[in-house]
Amino acid sequence: HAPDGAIPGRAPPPLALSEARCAAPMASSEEDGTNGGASEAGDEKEPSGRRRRLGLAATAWLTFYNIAMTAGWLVLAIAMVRFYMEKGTHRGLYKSIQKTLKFFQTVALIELTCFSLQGIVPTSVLVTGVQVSSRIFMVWLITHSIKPIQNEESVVLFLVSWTVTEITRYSFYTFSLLDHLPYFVKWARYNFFIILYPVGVAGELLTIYAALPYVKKSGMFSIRLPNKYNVSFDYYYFLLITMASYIPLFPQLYFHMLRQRRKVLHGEVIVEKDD
Ligand SMILES: CCCCCCCCCCCCC/C=C/C(=O)SCCNC(=O)CCNC(=O)[C@H](O)C(C)(C)COP(=O)(O)OP(=O)(O)OC[C@H]1O[C@@H](n2cnc3c(N)ncnc32)[C@H](O)[C@@H]1OP(=O)(O)O
Repeated sequence: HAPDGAIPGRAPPPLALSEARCAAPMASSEEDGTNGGASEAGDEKEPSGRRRRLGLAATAWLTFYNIAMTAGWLVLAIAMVRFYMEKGTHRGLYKSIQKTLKFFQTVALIELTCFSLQGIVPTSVLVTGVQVSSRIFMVWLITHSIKPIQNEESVVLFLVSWTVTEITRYSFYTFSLLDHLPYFVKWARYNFFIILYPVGVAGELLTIYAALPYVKKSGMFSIRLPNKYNVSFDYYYFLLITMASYIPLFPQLYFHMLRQRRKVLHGEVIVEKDD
């Protein structure tokens, strides 16, 4: 299919370390296909696309990052299962796992600022930007900031969806980088989202919805007139607009993943006009 660098809306092809702060020298910018590794392609004559494309330092750094993130989200999954088995309720779950969640979800900003924007990985800046910023928003400006909603069932919905997704996604990247991608990991990466994406988004929207009365009552994060800057901001209406923005944005993310699925699992050639 078309080279990564030729896809509009996508980050440029990976850069060498001397060219970008976070990257390592690459051997070639030649396209490697989408299966994420030579083991899938069965190509034994040449090094895999990933090895050609990324230098040793970048591969090592990405592998370390992805292993750490897989481990982090696994720890979160185990903590959630243990909590539920011990307490038999979701009440108090968020409080018990919040530190781990905040840490690993916030660290994911690296993927936007370092990997995607710098072009280390051929991921879509726009898709990754919407994905990461909406998660950071949910973690810090909703669930962390509005304590009364932390025990809502909807919080569990997005926590479980995010956790399963991230364990699958980071292990997919790790195994791909190591050129030993088991088919079931690839299959999980490009099938689980079909259910988990809508479930996660439903959890997020229901949580924001549950937050609305508290935000309205408290006037939190809002700026009222009159003030010396003559500026007003109403967090309540901001949340309504944010909820509405899921309507145009979520289908784009979902269809992006469906296109990726067709490309990776079924080898379809897809020319993306825009992300
Ligand atoms: C300020 C307020 C803002 C509010 C905004 C509101 C609107 C919000 C609307 C919608 C919000 C959605 C919120 C999210 C909810 C959930 O997550 S619910 C749980 C379910 N979620 C999912 O299933 C997420 C699925 N989406 C993805 O996984 C996306 O792929 C992605 C993470 C967003 C990235 O997109 P994409 O560009 O398709 O990247 P990939 O295909 O994964 O990667 C492209 C290539 O880059 C390589 N790569 C990427 N990252 C890495 C890495 N860390 N390490 C190594 N390599 C990496 C990848 O392997 C690909 O390489 P090639 O194989 O060579 O192409």
